[in-house]
Amino acid sequence: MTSIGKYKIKDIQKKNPLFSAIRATVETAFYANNVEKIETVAEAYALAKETSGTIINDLPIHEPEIHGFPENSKVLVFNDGEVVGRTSAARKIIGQPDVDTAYFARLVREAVFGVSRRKVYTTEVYVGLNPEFMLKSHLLLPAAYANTVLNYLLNFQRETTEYQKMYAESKPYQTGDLYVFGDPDWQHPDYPNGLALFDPKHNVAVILGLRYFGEYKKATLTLAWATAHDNNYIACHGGMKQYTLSDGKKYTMAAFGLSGSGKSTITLAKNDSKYQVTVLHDDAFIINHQDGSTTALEPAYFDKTQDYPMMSEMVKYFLTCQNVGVTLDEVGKKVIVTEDIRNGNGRTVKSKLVTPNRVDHIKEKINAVYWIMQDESLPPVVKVSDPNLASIFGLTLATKRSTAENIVGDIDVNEIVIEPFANPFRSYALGEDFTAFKKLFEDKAIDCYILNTGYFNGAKIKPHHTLGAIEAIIDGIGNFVPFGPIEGLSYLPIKHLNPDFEHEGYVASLKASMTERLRFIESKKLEMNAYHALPLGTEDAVKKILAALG
Ligand SMILES: Nc1ncnc2c1ncn2[C@@H]1O[C@H](COP(=O)(O)OP(=O)(O)O)[C@@H](O)[C@H]1O
Ligand SMILES: C=C(OP(=O)(O)O)C(=O)O
Repeated sequence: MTSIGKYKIKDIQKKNPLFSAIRATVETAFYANNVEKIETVAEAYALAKETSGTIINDLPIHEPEIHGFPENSKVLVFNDGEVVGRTSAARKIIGQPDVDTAYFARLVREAVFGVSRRKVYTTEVYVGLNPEFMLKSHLLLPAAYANTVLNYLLNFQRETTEYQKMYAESKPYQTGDLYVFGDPDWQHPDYPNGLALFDPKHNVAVILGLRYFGEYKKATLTLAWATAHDNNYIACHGGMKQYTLSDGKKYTMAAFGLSGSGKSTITLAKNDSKYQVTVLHDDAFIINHQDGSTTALEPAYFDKTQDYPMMSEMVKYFLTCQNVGVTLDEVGKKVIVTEDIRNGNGRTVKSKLVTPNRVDHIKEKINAVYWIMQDESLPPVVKVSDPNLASIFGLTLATKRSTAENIVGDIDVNEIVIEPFANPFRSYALGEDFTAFKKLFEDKAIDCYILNTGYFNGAKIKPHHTLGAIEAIIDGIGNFVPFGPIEGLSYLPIKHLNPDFEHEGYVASLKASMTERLRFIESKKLEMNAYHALPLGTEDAVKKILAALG
């Protein structure tokens, strides 16, 4: 019975904390007579095929019946227009300082009215793939966006008999079902870049003026992660996989990175290693604080198509595509043009069949956390031995924006940004995540590494460097040496990619990057009435590194 979708009559009252103005407005829209409910992938596929603007490719869906597609189904392409990534700047979170709930409640009422004369589709899915954590989520979109509804049913868990049974027997949570309302055609002079509004305490998201499927996926995860956080889980924007070593022991690793920084590349890499590799997911999971186990939230992979030309063996696993080109092959069949030739951040909803050893839950606690950064002052792999520093480097994860994001305003995409725990989807105070990760490192004795997947010494750190280094660590042949004078840090020497502490310029760049981290922590005391303020010890730890650097 997991999240709450139905109420006893006596519980339908103002005092019930599950209700709010925005939730009542959004849920009500799902019952209007302009709504058609899409129950299955087959229905969504049939409607998406008929939707204006859809391109029906000649690429067949591999094992269509496993995903609920009719026989002979083809990969559908639907492209978004100018914006092909997620718009972080559009996010507003009810409950945070300076977010006026009454104002947004009015705005949502108008947005809901705005779809009332158009036909809309709704659908339902499960978020969370283990009886320990499953929530129900409801999506509403105008009929012109049937492709997004199809993507939602494929990306999250559709209601098969097996999952209905699992859900019925799953752990109950005192939280309402998730409701996600979208109107990509919405326009408002005050929100030229759209609005992604969250009422996380009432499990509602309202996505307006935004077409990119990642908005709907990440909005749903935002709510699920917040619920997980409130129920003693750690919310993780990362990939996780498990190796079975020659002696039968397991090595479970999680790689946390901002959108487009390498989570999927690291997690889903076709592995020629001697070990058997099991994949949990490449984007989203939650860790149980109590026993250290991990649960995946989605079955499929919403991945970039940048690395997959038509010849790639990955193409076989594409279920749908977004923001890619289409052309004709030599016999005149419609096929896709990937590798971001058309535009940045081409995407596919990729079948979980791409990972034959896929699991949805890992009982064993993780052995290592890898923070994916793009901080040019750090060599390809740095080991962090101290649990406090491990959480501080997660807190001050320094990375770069990628084409997965729609950058609004005068922001240089090459500029380093600090994105704590690589999670821009947090809807609660940052200090809570810091404490959660710190406790995880302390209690569960987890190793921590930083992976720089960007540039070092002016040279690009390539996927083979990163993947090779991870293999070396697993094989136990990674010979780490002290990272200059910094206590608690060491690095893995890699030809042409080693730091030179004798070089003044290098030390200066490292100091600059640590100073950025210190500034970030200090700034949290001043912004948003100190909503995201961090414990004093965090500043002191970075100051100690700076002092060591002289
Ligand atoms: N060292 C590296 N490690 C991982 N990915 C890298 C590296 N260097 C370049 N890349 C490229 O960066 C992109 C990362 O995309 P992806 O793995 O889909 O990111 P995410 O899953 O975090 O959104 C891929 O195109 C990958 O080939
Ligand atoms: C889909 C997204 O994320 P990722 O690149 O992490 O898959 C996104 O943030 O829009």
